[in-house]
Amino acid sequence: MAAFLRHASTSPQSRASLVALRRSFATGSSPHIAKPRLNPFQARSLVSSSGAIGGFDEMVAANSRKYYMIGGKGGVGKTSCAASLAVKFANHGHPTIVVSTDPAHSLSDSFAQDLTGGVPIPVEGVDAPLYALEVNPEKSREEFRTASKKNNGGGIKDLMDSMGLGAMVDQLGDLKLDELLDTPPPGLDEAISISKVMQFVESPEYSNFTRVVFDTAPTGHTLRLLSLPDFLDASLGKMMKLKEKLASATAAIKSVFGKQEEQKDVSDKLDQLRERMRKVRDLFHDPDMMEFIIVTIPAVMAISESSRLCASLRKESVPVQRLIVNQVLPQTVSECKFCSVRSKDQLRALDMIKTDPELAQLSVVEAPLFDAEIRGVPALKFMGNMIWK
Ligand SMILES: Nc1ncnc2c1ncn2[C@@H]1O[C@H](COP(=O)(O)OP(=O)(O)OP(=O)(O)O)[C@@H](O)[C@H]1O
Repeated sequence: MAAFLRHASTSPQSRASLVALRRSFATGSSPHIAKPRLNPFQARSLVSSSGAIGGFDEMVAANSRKYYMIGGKGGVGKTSCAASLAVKFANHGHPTIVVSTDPAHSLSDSFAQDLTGGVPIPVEGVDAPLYALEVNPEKSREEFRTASKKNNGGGIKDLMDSMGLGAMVDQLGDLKLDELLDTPPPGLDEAISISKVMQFVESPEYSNFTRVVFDTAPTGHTLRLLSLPDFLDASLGKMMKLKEKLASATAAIKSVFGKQEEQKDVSDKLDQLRERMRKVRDLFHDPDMMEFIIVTIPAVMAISESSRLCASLRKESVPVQRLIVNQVLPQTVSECKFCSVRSKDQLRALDMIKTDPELAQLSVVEAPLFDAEIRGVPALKFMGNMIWK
């Protein structure tokens, strides 16, 4: 907390905020840093146009497992929002795991705790169990690749070549096996990361988690991630067919080459990966289990990108209904010209949301720009109480 408070500025308004913050951390109550702007969106966040979008009460209500993906443009506050939501879930009794699939992880920084290492690590200072995991895509990919390369490091294609089945590879050249396994297209890392997460989530050791929060990578990566399960399912499907063709050929020549065990290992891994991809794909489309929450800031570029993200999510049938507008300047009377110009700029950007064909349909919640960096559980708890209502 001391580190958190040390970063605050020393203006009279900030000093008042610090007093409020200190009191809040001491008592666990919700202080006011500055009066948040009264806006038409906050009302809408409680009663949606359809009447169907609830607030945090609804998010916390069900005991069955729910997944939340937090995404948006780089630097808008995705990690802070994801971490604050996870803290709030845990403090409402939900065993929760928060997972970063962003290759440039900042979950450790957000929790002010070392969460590297690719395994879930308990977060201290919350009521119910809260674990955080920074997925290591390179490590996950390596595991899969190793299994696919047991034939003297040659990969599936070389395995087939070594069996004298190179001609079959030529027939199936469009599979681009080497490309898929050795130089993965952008986003494959994330898809494998998600499959890794599913592995954690499926294992009995972690079966008690009732809330899973994903801190996703910036928009482009996330969109690839969302479309990849379909792509991989199809690609792996082709590979499985290839495997079946191979099975009979392998049986005939196994006495010569004795490779069956290794090929079976590869096949099993492909089977598992395909099964996980299907689960991820189903999960992405299930409104009872999953919600994608877009985070943006009140700036034209960020809002334009959020609108495109929202359109893509809808196109992919991913459930999306909430928009967090983070870092909104408090509307206070100030002699600071810079602040009032920025504030007017933000208001214009906020107006864009009302008329944007995609974003206007969402339930919008504004989160203020705090005068201190959000780091550590107490700060995240404070932020969560401001956003998740
Ligand atoms: N409402 C806020 N008020 C003040 N600081 C904030 C707020 N939201 C986020 N920050 C700060 O902004 C910085 C970036 O936040 P964060 O890491 O959550 O963004 P991100 O979208 O996850 O970034 P990246 O795309 O780089 O992963 C952090 O220093 C965080 O503490």
